[in-house]
Amino acid sequence: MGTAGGTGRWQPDARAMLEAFDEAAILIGLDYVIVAANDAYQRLYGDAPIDRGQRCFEVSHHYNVPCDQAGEACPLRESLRSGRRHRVLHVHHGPEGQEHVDVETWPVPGPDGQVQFFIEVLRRLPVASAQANGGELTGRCRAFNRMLGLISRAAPSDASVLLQGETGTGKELVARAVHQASLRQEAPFVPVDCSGLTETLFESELFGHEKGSFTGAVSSRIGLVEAASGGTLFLDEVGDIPLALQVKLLRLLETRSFRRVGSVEPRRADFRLVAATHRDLRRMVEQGQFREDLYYRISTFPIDVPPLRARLDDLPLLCQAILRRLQYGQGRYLSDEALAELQGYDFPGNVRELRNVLERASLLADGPEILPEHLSPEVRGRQGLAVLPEDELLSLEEAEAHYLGRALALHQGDRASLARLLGVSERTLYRKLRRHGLG
Ligand SMILES: Nc1ncnc2c1ncn2[C@@H]1O[C@H](COP(=O)(O)OP(=O)(O)OP(=O)(O)O)[C@@H](O)[C@H]1O
Repeated sequence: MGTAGGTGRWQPDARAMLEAFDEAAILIGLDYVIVAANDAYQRLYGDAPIDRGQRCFEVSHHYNVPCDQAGEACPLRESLRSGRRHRVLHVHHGPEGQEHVDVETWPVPGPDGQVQFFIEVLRRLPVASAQANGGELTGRCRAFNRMLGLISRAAPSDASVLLQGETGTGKELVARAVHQASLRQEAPFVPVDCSGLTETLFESELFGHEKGSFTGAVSSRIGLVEAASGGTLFLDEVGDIPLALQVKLLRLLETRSFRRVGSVEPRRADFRLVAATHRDLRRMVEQGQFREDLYYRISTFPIDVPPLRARLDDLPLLCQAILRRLQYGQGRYLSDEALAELQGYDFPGNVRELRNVLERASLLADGPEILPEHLSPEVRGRQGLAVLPEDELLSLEEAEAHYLGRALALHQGDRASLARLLGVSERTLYRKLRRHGLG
């Protein structure tokens, strides 16, 4: 245990306060200096920061100004302002490089009632990676960290989590992260693809069956619900479950019990539910395609998984991480020009599409450097139309309209610079835009 340094000032009983936490915890002064740490902290980070009187932002971020002056949320400042505890997800320098940490701060008032210190509790989140050589769920931009903060809050509870996001955004990885960060991490994680479940399959797949309960049931088999016992059941594409089956799922969730097909014996279901969908379930409820009662059951804790275009700051890191994992990607890197092309693309297929683009590029590149010419035509915008198959050829007029629409969407600068890029005068550009109803 480091001791609170300084003289004359009021000193709280740091040891008693900090040892109340199982997680790493430190005591920080109003000047950001770390004055004490508990054993859990010292086991992880050593005692150098306390002995040297270092400030929290120097140790955790290698900044020389407080976080809020470096463009990040500072939980100490928030706690000071509100007088309450405050929680935020940060990327810190840890013993194994950069890592996600859930940071929680409490203001500690002195005898006069004024805040004099803060307790900061640090919970590492090894279920995601802030660097390219870590686990599969990679990211560190604002939108990603916001999502991770929600995962960290929801995971330890048994609340049903609903993951909402476009296809290919990594919903299954996020579901696994919720499981890994939960108290059920040692028990199984069982994914179920609901889009493939027909009415006849639903009950026997989920609940299992007894021998002889239907033609072909030559032996008894446990279902996925039983397989997930003690762990997490992940219902992927939950919006694809037909209405007739939704009531069966609701019954399972409400009674927490089920019967194997061909058996009268009720069994207890013990799982934590994580569901995912790329559909707008609320709309489906309004349109009568999804049961409202089931919607409320599964969406206790909704988490939005951001599309790739909302986390373009993560693109270089994601590319590095994905290339490392691809058979032909290792040792390869993107040229600045290729990265710029990717940054201008909107990735309707999200991270899965990025992965495919990089896989193809790795096969096409002869050397270690991936160049724009190795990227697929869709990504490269300008070349996109040149490779259309013959039966999809557009008239020149249509092609021009299509291309101009795309150029407008992608171009960051003003019209004058766009005209220069397209090799026409500004007047011509305006004329064309008007003609195609774009200007
Ligand atoms: N943050 C991420 N870091 C690294 N790889 C990712 C990330 N997100 C997704 N991927 C990769 O993208 C691919 C798609 O991920 P996943 O299958 O989890 O998406 P999904 O949202 O469940 O898709 P769908 O809705 O189509 O089922 C996988 O190869 C996954 O490894």
